[in-house]
Amino acid sequence: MGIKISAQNINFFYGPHQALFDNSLDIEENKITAVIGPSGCGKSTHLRIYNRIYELYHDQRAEGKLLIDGKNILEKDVDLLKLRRKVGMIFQKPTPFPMSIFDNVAYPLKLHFNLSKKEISERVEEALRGVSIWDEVKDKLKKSGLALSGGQQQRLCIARTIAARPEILLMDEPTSAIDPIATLKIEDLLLKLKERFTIVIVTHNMQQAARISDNTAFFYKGKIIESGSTKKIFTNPENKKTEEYITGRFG
Ligand SMILES: Nc1ncnc2c1ncn2[C@@H]1O[C@H](COP(=O)(O)OP(=O)(O)OP(=O)(O)O)[C@@H](O)[C@H]1O
Repeated sequence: MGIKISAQNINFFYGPHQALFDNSLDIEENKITAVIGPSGCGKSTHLRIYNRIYELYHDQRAEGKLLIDGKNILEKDVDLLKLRRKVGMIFQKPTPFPMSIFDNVAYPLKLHFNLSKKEISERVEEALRGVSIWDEVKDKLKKSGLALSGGQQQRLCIARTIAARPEILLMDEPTSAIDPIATLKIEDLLLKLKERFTIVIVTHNMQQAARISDNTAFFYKGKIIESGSTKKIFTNPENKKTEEYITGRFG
């Protein structure tokens, strides 16, 4: 099995505050890796290193190595635009732009790629089909993306991200703001998408982690306490803290 991402001895700082300690984690290609742990343990911080989005804030810094396809993306000469195209990110709350459904998906394509109108239309359709929402929206592509339901909005945002053809999808609690039925639809979608993408998902929902992920990493106080196959972590964890968290004894 290929390793797509390898975090090696990562430390992370918000100004003087150290939030991550010596994080090492391998992420397998075309698998879903769940990142779990109690609030404030560093899950989002860890994810934000993979596309160097933290650099938008001048006082945040990472130390260590973060290999993607074997290349250390923390080095100075990395093309951040290329990196962020390769590593797409989906957030907790669906964030459609205040524009039509079509333009929500077409916008980043127009911005970053030199494509003809026809190619853009094709890519928009491909992305909307890819998130299983095409049939629901094909007759109202000119309507506002904001008029969709929460679950549909989140699928639209995933379509927008995959239209740019990334290789990695980072998802920070992508279903925490939507209802249980829409959540199950997104979970089905992720199982389909992993054939094409490597997916890393932060979740507070243990059932969700158990249902959809192949691998799991358990974070606690900025450290990765345990990682490995989800089956093993959930049925036979090595660390007592992992077991306590998974069985709901703290959170
Ligand atoms: N912008 C920031 N400035 C300073 N400290 C921060 C900032 N963002 C997060 N932290 C701190 O870093 C630590 C890790 O936070 P992070 O948001 O990564 O945790 P998390 O596990 O994702 O939490 P949650 O599950 O609540 O989203 C916490 O101690 C938090 O207070």
